Amino acid sequence: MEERAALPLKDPELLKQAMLIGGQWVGADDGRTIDVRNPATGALLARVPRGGAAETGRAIEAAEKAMRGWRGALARERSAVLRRLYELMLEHADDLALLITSEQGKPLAEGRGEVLYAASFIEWFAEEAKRAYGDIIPQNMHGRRILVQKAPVGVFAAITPWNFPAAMITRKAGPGWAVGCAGVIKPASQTPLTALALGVLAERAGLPAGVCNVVTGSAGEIGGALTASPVVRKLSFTGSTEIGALLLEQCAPTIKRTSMELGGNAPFIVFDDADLETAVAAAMVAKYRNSGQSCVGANRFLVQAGIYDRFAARLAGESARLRVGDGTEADVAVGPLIDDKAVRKVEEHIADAVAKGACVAAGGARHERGGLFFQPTVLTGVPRDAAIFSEETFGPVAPLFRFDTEEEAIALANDTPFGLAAYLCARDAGRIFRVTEALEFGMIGVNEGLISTEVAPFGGVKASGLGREGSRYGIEEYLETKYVALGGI
Ligand SMILES: NC(=O)C1=CN([C@@H]2O[C@H](COP(=O)(O)OP(=O)(O)OC[C@H]3O[C@@H](n4cnc5c(N)ncnc54)[C@H](OP(=O)(O)O)[C@@H]3O)[C@@H](O)[C@H]2O)C=CC1
Ligand SMILES: O=C(O)[C@H](O)CS(=O)(=O)O
Repeated sequence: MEERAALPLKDPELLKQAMLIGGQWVGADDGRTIDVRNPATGALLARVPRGGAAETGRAIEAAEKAMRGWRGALARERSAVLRRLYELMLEHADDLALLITSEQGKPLAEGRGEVLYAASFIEWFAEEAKRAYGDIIPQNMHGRRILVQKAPVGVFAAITPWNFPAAMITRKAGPGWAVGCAGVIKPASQTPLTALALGVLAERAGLPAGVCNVVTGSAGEIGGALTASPVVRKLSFTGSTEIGALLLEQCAPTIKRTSMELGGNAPFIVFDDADLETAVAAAMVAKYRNSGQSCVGANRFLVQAGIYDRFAARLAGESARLRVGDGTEADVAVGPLIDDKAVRKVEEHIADAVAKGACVAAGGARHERGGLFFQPTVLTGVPRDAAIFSEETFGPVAPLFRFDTEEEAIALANDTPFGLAAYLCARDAGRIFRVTEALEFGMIGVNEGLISTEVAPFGGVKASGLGREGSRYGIEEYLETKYVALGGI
C-alpha cells in the first residue's frame, strides 16, 4: 500500500483520517476510503472515509439531538465557546496553514492568511451571538402586545468547496453555531483535512458532541441525504452554479432555507483616469490570489483605450515576475492548480482566445515544473466572442478587452449571467458612483483588488447565488422570525 507523505504538524492530532459524527471519530461503514493528495507533488497525504447516506443520516440525528441542548445555552455561553475556538485557530495557525497548502496548493502565506480570515468569522459571530435581537412592536389593539422573536433555524448542512478549505466552513458554521444550531459539514473530497482539523479544535473549544459533524465521501450520496432530510432546515453551499442549482432542486420538497455562493465572472474595469500603479496592484491581487481559483477573482479585464497599452505592459511585466512553485517554498506567489481538469480548462481558454486573434503578452503555457503548475498569463487583444469572456476560467489567466466609452464598459461588464464580484479603477467620483450603481453585482471593489472581509456582506446576484455571508446580515441566514400576538393581558 502506498506510503503517506510526511506532514510535519506541530500538533499531529490535527491530522484526522476519520469522520466526526456525534462526537465520535469513525470510519465509513464499509471501510472504504478516499485518497487525499498534494496537488504540488501528487504525494498521498491521507486517506479519509468514503462516507455515504447511512453515515450522513447518523450525523443528522446527532445534530438534531445536540441542538436541543445547544440552543438552550445562553448566548454568552455559546459566544464564549466560539471565542475559544477563535483563539485555538490562531494558536494552531501554522498547522492549519500547512494543511491548507498541502491539500489545496496555495502558497503558505496565503494559507496562513486564509486561517486568519476563517478565524475572523468565528470571532465575528462569537460577538454577533449576543445580538440576535427581536422586536416589541407598538400594539395595534388594546390589551394586546406584539412580540417578534428570533429563533435558530434548525439543523444546518454546509457543503463547501476546495478553494478555501477553512474559510468556507467557518463562514457557514460560525453563524449557525452562534445562534444555537447544530450542523453537518461536507467538505470537498480534495480538501477534507482542514475541515477535520477544525472539527478537532471545535471539540477542544467545548462545542458539545453533535453540534459539529464532519462527513467525508460521496458527494451525491451525502448531498442526497442532507437535502432529503426534513430535519435539515438550512443548506448553505459554496461551489459551482451547476451543483448549486441541483441542490436547490433537491431542497425544494422539504422547503429548506438556502444560501448559495456560486460561480462568478468578475469584470475588472480600468478607466483612463485610473491611477496606473493602483490599478496594476489591485489587478494582481484580484487575478492571482489562490492562483486565480477564486469565485471573486477577476476573470475579464476591461481596459479603456487611453490607458490600455500602459496597463497591459505593466500587468504583463508584473505577471512574468511571479514565482510559480510548491506553496511551501519561499517567495512562491502562484501554486499548482487543483487538478488536471482545471489546467486543461485554462489551456482551452487560452487556445480559443489566440485562435480568435488574441496575443500572449506573458506566460501562455504550462510551467516548466510540469504537473499542475501553470504560467501566469496575460492575453491582449482578446475578442468579445472568446470563451474566456463568458466562462469562469478559475486559473492564472488575465484576458484584456479594450473599450472606448463608459457606457460600453458597463454593458460589457453586465453581459454575463453571473453577478458576484466586480472591480473598477478610476478617480473621478462621478464616474465611480455612476458605474457602481449601474453594475449588476453583489460586491464591487473600487481601486481595491481584495474585498472579502468578515464585516461586509458576501454574496452575489443572478446565477452567482442567494443570500449573504458574514457581516451583520450573515446571521439572519440562520434565524427564523417568530411573531407572537400576546392578548388577554
Ligand atoms: N463559488 C466558489 O467559491 C466556487 C466556485 N467553483 C466553480 O465550480 C467549478 C467546479 O469546481 P468544483 O470543485 O468541481 O465545484 P463543485 O460545485 O463540483 O463542488 C463543490 C462542493 O460540492 C460538492 N458536490 C459536488 N457534487 C455534488 C452533489 N451532486 N451533491 C452534493 N454535493 C456535491 C463537492 O463535493 P466533492 O468534492 O466530493 O465532489 C464539493 O464539496 C469551478 O471551476 C468554479 O468555476 C468551485 C469552487 C468554489
Ligand atoms: O469561494 C471563493 O472564492 C471565496 O468565497 C472567495 S473569498 O471569500 O475567500 O474571497
